[in-house]
Amino acid sequence: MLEVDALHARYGRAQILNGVSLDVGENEVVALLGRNGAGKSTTMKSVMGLVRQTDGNIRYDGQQIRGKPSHQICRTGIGYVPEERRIFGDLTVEENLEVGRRGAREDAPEWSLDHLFELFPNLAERRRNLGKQLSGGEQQMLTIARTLMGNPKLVLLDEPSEGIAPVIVEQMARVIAELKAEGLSVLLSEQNLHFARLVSDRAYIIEKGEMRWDGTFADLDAQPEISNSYLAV
Ligand SMILES: Nc1ncnc2c1ncn2[C@@H]1O[C@H](COP(=O)(O)OP(=O)(O)OP(=O)(O)O)[C@@H](O)[C@H]1O
Repeated sequence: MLEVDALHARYGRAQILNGVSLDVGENEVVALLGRNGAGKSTTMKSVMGLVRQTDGNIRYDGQQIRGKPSHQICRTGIGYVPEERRIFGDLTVEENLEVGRRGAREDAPEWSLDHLFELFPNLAERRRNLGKQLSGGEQQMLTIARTLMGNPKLVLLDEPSEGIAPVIVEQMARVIAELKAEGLSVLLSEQNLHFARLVSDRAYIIEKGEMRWDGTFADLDAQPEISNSYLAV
């Protein structure tokens, strides 16, 4: 459903991506692995139209989306959860969620507040708390929940396990499994191989803006030199 082909991207004069290709199929969870600075976030931002200087093709459901403005890309059914948590600190959890509400889509599940609170019981307990009163992990969950209020079909999660407590990491893994069970597709970027393995069907490895490897985690285990070369251990 998402096909990225020979993507090049730069910030000003700095060339960051040099021909990145990947695809995410219907109802798949795919990990984009790589060290700090490898180009994972830039790949996601390029898909979302947040990096404007790009080349190559980005197709979603067969339609070219490269070059389209971000709001139009969101409307096609792609939800994006950036690395930095963008919640509204002075709004309650419920109000934060309402901000993300968009119309229903034919091809994706529609999320109600009650359904989201089943998926995120911590947020249910804190529904009347202000965003700024939540822990980092809860804010991360709230950002994901708010994105789901847009009823996406594909969700891009930029380093969902980063900087959150181990117990919340487990909850995050459960949430991603639930998204798949609901029929969504997920592309997640990760440095944490353990977490990626828990939740993903297969993986790509990016380094210095180029795709170096792709396959299943069983393939990766059979080639330890790949993780040693391209991933933090
Ligand atoms: N706004 C920017 N302007 C210039 N260079 C940037 C900008 N954002 C990122 N870069 C550079 O682009 C490269 C890729 O960064 P990117 O954030 O995509 O990596 P990443 O794999 O997501 O790693 P991280 O986990 O650190 O986010 C890095 O060398 C980074 O310094």
